[in-house]
This record gives sequence, C-alpha cells and structure tokens, in this order.
Amino acid sequence: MTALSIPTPKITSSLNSDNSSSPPEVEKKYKMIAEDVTIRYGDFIGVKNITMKFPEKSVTALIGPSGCGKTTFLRCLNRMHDMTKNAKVEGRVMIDEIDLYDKSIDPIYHRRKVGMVFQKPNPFPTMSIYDNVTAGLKLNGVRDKKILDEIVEDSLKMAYLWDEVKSDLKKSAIELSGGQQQRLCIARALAIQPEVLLMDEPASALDPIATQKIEETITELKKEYTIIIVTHNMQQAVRVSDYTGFMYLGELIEFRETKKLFTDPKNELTAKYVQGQFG
Ligand SMILES: Nc1ncnc2c1ncn2[C@@H]1O[C@H](COP(=O)(O)OP(=O)(O)OP(=O)(O)O)[C@@H](O)[C@H]1O
Repeated sequence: MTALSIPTPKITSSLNSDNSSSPPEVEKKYKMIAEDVTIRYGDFIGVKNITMKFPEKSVTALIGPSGCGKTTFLRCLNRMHDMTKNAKVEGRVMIDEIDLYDKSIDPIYHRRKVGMVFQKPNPFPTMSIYDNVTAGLKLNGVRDKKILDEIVEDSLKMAYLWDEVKSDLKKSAIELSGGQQQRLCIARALAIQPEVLLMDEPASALDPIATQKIEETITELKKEYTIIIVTHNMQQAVRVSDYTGFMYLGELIEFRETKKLFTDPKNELTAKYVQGQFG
C-alpha cells in the first residue's frame, strides 16, 4: 500500500518485563503489551489488573461470559475510554516501545496505529464507498487524488471487497449488504494504515455466509496485522485465532495458544466455560 508520510513524535519510554500473561508458546515478538490495566466506571471496577502480551501478525481472541469486561478491555487498547465520561484507565498500553497513555505523547497520532471495527457495521451513511474509505485519510490531510485512489484500491482488496465494488465506487455505502458494509468498515480502518486492528464482535450482526467472509478476511489480514478480536462465539475463536484469553468478572483467567486453551485448559473456570457449562 502507498505509505503515508506523517511526522513521528518522540519515543518516551520502553518496557519489556516478562512477568505473566503472555501465551507461553509464543516465538514471535510482541506488537502490543497491556500492563497492569485496571479500568473503573466510577466506583465499579470493569477490568482488574490485566497484563496481556499480543504477539505480532497473529490473532488473539478475547472470550468470556457477557459482562466480564472484554469490550471494556479492548477499548483501552486505543484509548477509546478517553471519550467515556465516567471511565478511568490505570496501567500502560505499549505499542512497540511507546506507552499509549504516556502524558507526553500525542494520543491522536498513536491512536491511528490502532484501527477499530465495531459490532454493527457503521459506514458513514451519506457517503459513497470511495468516500468512506478516504474519510480518515482526508482528516489526516491526504489530498492527492492518485494516492487516495491507490489506497482505496489497496484497502478494499485487503478487506476482500474490491472485486464486488470496483465498478461502482461512487455507490452509497448503505446500499451494500450488511457483510459488505462490515468489510467496508474494515477497509476504512485499514486505509489509515494501522499496525493493530481491534475487532469487537465484528460478525455478530451478520449471517453465516457474511460471517465466513469476515473470518476469511481476518485470516488473510493477520499476515500483515496484529489483530485482537472480542467474540462470543467459541467456534469462531477456534477458527480464526492463534491465541485466546478467557476473561471472567473483569479478570484474565487464562491466556494460551487457542488450541491448547480449548483442548487442555489449565483453569477449572476456563474448562467449564469452553465446555459450555456457563455463558
Ligand atoms: N460506560 C459504562 N458505565 C458503567 N458501567 C459500564 C460501562 N460500560 C460497561 N460497563 C460495565 O462494565 C462491565 C463490563 O462490560 P463489558 O461491556 O466490557 O463486558 P463484555 O464482556 O464486553 O460484555 P458483552 O459480552 O455482553 O458485550 C459490565 O458490568 C458493564 O455493565
């Protein structure tokens, strides 16, 4: 994809403590590390002291029963809680060597490195397919039509939507099917060239065929991106992820290679959850 030229802020801190919560079988480098993260909504603690290391170019799934804090945790990975009035995040989230929460960094610059895809497809409804993909780029000052055209094509190809829409990029985004809209949202997230992609139940509003396309897209994208996905669907976690973290009541209970977590869980709670004894 055409590389964007955006100024790099100074690096302010570094880390590599190797204490816990990394899947033990990993040979890859870690792209992102959440360290001692606690998230409160007023007096309520939504996430308790989670340390989690995300291997690069792989998919990590977050699973657990409703209300256990999956979305709350995911949202801290790109500082989305900055926009939630009563939320307070403690701890550190490192991308490469930079703490996203360090007071001296530019949060807008660093948030760009972490793309987000939400549960319900949310294309900008009054915009065309083309304008949806270029919206973030234009906000970042990219105006060159040739560069925009190239990035639109590259992003739509990476999201596995190009062949279905290339002949009519001016069509309104809301004329696409739900599954196509979700792949458009993935293309929109990829257009600003993030390094990490967060996905919050990206297929839960979709039918089985659209879900399969999204899962195939995720499998292809992990060749280039580090992906963290929240899912309710355990089969989906097994199909798409390399590593899985099981959360319960705001805590990370177990974090391992997906196959091992599902076939040989170490924790009794994990075992009960993956066997469907509670949900
Ligand atoms: N803005 C908020 N203010 C207060 N409490 C909140 C807020 N957002 C979430 N919570 C609470 O934090 C806890 C964790 O919620 P969260 O949405 O992260 O869980 P989840 O595991 O993603 O659930 P689900 O699978 O149902 O989406 C819940 O008890 C929820 O009610």
